[in-house]
Amino acid sequence: MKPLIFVDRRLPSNVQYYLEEHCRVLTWKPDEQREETKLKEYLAEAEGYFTSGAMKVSDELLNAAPKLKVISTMSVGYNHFDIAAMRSRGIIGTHTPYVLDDTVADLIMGLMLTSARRISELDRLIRNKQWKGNEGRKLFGLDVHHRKLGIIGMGRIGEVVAKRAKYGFDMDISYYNRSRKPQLEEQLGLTYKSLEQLLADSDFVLLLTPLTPETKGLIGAKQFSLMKQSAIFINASRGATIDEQALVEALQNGQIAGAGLDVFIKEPLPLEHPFMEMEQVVMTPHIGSATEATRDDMAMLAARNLVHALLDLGEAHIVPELAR
Ligand SMILES: NC(=O)C1=CN([C@@H]2O[C@H](COP(=O)(O)OP(=O)(O)OC[C@H]3O[C@@H](n4cnc5c(N)ncnc54)[C@H](OP(=O)(O)O)[C@@H]3O)[C@@H](O)[C@H]2O)C=CC1
Ligand SMILES: O=CC(=O)O
Repeated sequence: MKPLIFVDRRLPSNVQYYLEEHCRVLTWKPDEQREETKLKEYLAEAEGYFTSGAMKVSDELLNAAPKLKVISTMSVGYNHFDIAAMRSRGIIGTHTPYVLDDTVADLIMGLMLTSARRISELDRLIRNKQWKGNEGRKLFGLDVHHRKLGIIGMGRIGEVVAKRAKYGFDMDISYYNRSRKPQLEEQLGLTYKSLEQLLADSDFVLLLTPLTPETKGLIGAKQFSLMKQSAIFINASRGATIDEQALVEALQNGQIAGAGLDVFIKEPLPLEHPFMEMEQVVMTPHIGSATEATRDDMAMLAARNLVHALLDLGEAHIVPELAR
């Protein structure tokens, strides 16, 4: 008999069809409350779980899912996995690297340009009927081309951003990473720096590490205080890799000039959050990989990962901490 799986999101029809070819597929009913108690009921008999990452895969959730063998997340980040709980039960975890790199890198360049050239703020100015004539320097921004970009977390996406920054904008790029990348340094002319040196030197600081116990709160008050007053900070990793309150204060005190943020500690961002009132903050609602083509590719890759790992039909992108 085909294995039973639970899918927590609507999928493109070709992906749904592929899954149904290999599995019996359960999913939320229309208008059903998507809450943990209900999820536990669905997972009680399931051997596979296709998740968009909206709910944490906790030890408690896994207690309610005794037959689970594979969890496939439709994301490259997997900080919602309780790795120890999955490992102790022998559950395989898969994710979707590579297919989204270019799309996320495009958004990051967009955040850099929008912050530096104040595109959202100036768009609001026009819509608010405040464009009166030649406003002069009041509306000026900062250049991106030829400036110094510091990338924290030089992995798959970091490399693709570095290529855009080098070949598109002729930027001077440095990076800080867990491990050195000598080949990439040579290929793209990158300079490796300590975190402190990178923060002190860069016009744009881009944070792109995964969220792990080591990177939680990696950028806080001390790190913002090392940055240039003219610097722009971009976060596309996860909200909790920074101390958000420290960023609010660094912006309010003029310690740094601006921020471009795609990720937040609490998503959706609470309506009363100070960022809401800050003109120098550009925000997008965690949509780094959100184009139709890339999301469709991610859905198919996540489906393949699930089927391959569950039925031993071929390769799957198992998350490094759970790879045998
Ligand atoms: N905003 C969005 O929509 C999206 C956000 N993301 C986020 O971006 C992250 C990165 O994705 P991707 O580039 O594919 O991942 P990779 O694993 O390829 O790259 C992550 C990099 O971070 C480095 N790193 C890990 N821990 C540390 C540390 N403690 N100190 C310094 N460097 C560290 C790794 O070093 P090493 O080379 O030694 O392993 C690696 O080079 C994802 O985990 C996710 O959180 C991803 C996609 C979309
Ligand atoms: O944040 C998105 C991801 O794929 O990770």
